[in-house]
Amino acid sequence: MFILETLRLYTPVYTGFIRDIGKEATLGKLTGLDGVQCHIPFIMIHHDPKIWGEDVHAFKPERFLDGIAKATNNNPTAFMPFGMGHHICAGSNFAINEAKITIAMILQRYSLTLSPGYVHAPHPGLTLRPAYGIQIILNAL
Ligand code: HEM
Repeated sequence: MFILETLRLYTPVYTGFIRDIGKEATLGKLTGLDGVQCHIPFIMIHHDPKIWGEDVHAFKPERFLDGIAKATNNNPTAFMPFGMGHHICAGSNFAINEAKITIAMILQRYSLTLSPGYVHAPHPGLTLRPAYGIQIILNAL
């Protein structure tokens, strides 16, 4: 839940992806023509209150308590930190498992406190990242 909420609120590939529309296609009220490119901005979808609720900008891991369908108001494809379709990230399971193992190893050894000097400043570089890093004080358990 913690990792999913982090991927939602601070979507690393915030720009999303661009897909060529190969032939005329209709999606709801939208019609895409052959040759047109379609941009799917992940971070805007991940920050849409119509999908996530009015608390969309809050970090609430518990919104994933009953799964992605419930968290997205029955729009599970609205959660796409790893993309969607044929080119969905090949390393998504690896990345999530790596994060789980790393966090578990750290928490077995240390308690964490955010440094008073930390400034919250997500920065849209190639991927979304903290502009000034994340200063954390580690206390050995
Ligand atoms: C938090 C970590 C990661 C995020 C957020 C992420 C996100 C993404 C996204 C958004 C795409 C584009 C998907 C699309 O076009 O539909 C992608 C593609 C890809 N990712 Fe990742 N990725 C992550 C980690 C990794 C890791 C660890 C690997 C390999 C070990 C990996 C390998 C790939 C590959 C090979 C593709 C291209 C898939 C294709 O075009 O068929 N990714 N990733």
